[in-house]
Amino acid sequence: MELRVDNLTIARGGVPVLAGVHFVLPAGRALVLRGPNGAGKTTLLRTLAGLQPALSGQISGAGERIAYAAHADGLKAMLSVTENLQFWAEIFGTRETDAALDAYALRPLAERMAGTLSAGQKRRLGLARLLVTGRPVWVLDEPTVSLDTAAVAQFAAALQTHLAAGGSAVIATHIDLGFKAATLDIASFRAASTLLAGASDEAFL
Ligand SMILES: Nc1ncnc2c1ncn2[C@@H]1O[C@H](COP(=O)(O)OP(=O)(O)OP(=O)(O)O)[C@@H](O)[C@H]1O
Repeated sequence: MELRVDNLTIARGGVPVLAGVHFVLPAGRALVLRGPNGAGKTTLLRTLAGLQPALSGQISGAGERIAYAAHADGLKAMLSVTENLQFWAEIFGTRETDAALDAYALRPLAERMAGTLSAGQKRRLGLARLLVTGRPVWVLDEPTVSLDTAAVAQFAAALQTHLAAGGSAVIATHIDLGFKAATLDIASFRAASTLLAGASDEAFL
């Protein structure tokens, strides 16, 4: 099943940021969102993930099919790495955590409390979480932030395995992930009025 976005208008702080966004993402493919700081990548990803409503337009093939990984890793600081993965496996109704531990070389850290991990280690655990969701559409906001070269390669490998298994991914990133993917320059969908002076969605600050 494809993810389809038609004529989407989205806002931050009630002010339109992007208008007329459209794309189709087939199973097995990744789409990389490009655009300068503040262009609206995070806002688009949050909308795809159902965290905020669009002002208008349609999204199909999202909902329960989405696994979202944002800047905040959403880790349970007082649970170990293994317990975090088990927690999410239970939430998403899956069982398998071994593959997630292995994909991001987390076994040496398996018993460590998540709150004691370094920034890059936390990010690896946050990305490993995607593997226990069992969800086909990954929506990823700057997934490689804090990752070293080896961990970026782990992420690229996990992503390619996901795509080969029929999954898909929408990814906002400023770096080259090292493999071929379609790109969407969201600057071309800039809304006419993006003057955000004074606007805020304080609920998300
Ligand atoms: N909580 C908020 N309230 C109001 N406006 C916001 C809020 N968060 C972001 N914005 C504004 O919305 C616009 C889009 O921001 P967004 O975070 O989607 O951009 P981005 O493309 O992800 O940027 P970056 O590359 O810097 O992460 C920007 O002008 C930003 O200043």
